Amino acid sequence: MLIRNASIVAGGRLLRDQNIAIDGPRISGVGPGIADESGDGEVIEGRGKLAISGLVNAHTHLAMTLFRGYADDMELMPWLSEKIWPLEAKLTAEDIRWGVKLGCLEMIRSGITCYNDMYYFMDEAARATKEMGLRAVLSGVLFDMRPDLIEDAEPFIRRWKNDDLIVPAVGPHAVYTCSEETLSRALDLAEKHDVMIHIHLSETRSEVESFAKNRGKSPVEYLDSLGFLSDRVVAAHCVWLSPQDVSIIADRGVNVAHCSISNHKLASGIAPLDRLARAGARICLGTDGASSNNSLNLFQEMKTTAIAQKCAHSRPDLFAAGEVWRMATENAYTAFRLDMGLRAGAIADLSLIDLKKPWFCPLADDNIVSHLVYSAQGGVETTIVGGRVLMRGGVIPGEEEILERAQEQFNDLLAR
Ligand SMILES: C[C@H]1O[C@@H](n2cnc3c(N)ncnc32)[C@H](O)[C@@H]1O
Ligand SMILES: [Zn+2]
Repeated sequence: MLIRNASIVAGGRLLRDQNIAIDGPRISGVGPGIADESGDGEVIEGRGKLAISGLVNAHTHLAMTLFRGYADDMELMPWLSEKIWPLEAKLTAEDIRWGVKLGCLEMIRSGITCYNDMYYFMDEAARATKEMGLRAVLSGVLFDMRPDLIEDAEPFIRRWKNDDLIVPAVGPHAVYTCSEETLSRALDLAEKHDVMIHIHLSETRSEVESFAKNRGKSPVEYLDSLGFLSDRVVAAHCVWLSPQDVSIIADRGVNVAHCSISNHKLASGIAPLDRLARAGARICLGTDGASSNNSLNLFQEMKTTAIAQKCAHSRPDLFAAGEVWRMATENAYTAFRLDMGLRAGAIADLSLIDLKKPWFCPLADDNIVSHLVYSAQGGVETTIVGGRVLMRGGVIPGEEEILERAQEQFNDLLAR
């Protein structure tokens, strides 16, 4: 496959008239005049389009797209315990199937090619994701209250370990829902199978304060004392961190999945990204579930991340567009060990964005990253994962049926 005469971003600047050759699941060449050697004869016209390497959603619960708009305007703990958990107790595999497919539609439409999820019925989530063609790091959530889920964590890893699109991981929910024994089992499993660990960490003030009152340390210090923290951990939220917590996270190489919009909507707080960044921590961006966001769109996350940090510190120079762009791309590629980028040899996970939109005008060689972070409102029209075209010219095959089925599944769930 050849994408012909597209623009790309290189070193923060717009580079025009580039060909991108894709052979099987990988990019075989990028540059002016590069030829297609795959022999499939497929050509995508890239003139007037920007090719970007895929965005990575570092924290979500994709099937929660079925709960979009179901429980707004609440704080985390009442939101979970009064609204979300009772509804989740009724979930079936069929709900997950259509919730995940709906979520995939939205992510394909916004240039996300890989997502990191922790939820229920993850075999179904994996199958639905593969049918949609996206890449995902998936973990079944672990809670003390559900020993059955803990028992399936290792079989789940074994079932998906060698898949081309699904990367299995372990997902202990949080320190307030998992005992030390559950956390240790999760850690042992992750080390045994060399997979990642996905956990919620220090999201709300009350979570951190009550933990400190009962245990005499912060959740971060506690996890570190268990030997839990390393670069195989993706810690979602990380809003309420002491200076000591920040150094532990940075020193251990923990990957922070910052969820700007969810943190704002649940009024959890503004994460200390400036301190994390100064300490050298790796920061990625996540949407969280669509019921606390309520979108699955990293363009929105990039903008809110940048402007919230600027405002919180009265420092408009903090978190410039390039730094935030890296969070949605390079930082996540490193965190999730993805061989990605617009270069020969990398996996062919990318999108084409229509530059002929008001929010990309005026365009100069050096303002493209600014437009992507501060101004873009869509225009993703082609998304490719592992060399397979998932959306072409704005069309995703089967979209209408997915919208209908997701609607029916939501109606059914509420009536259950
Ligand atoms: C995987 C589990 O995590 C819950 N969940 C969804 N959003 C959040 C959040 N912001 N913080 C903690 N837990 C959350 C889901 O509702 C599910 O029960
Ligand atoms: Zn979450």
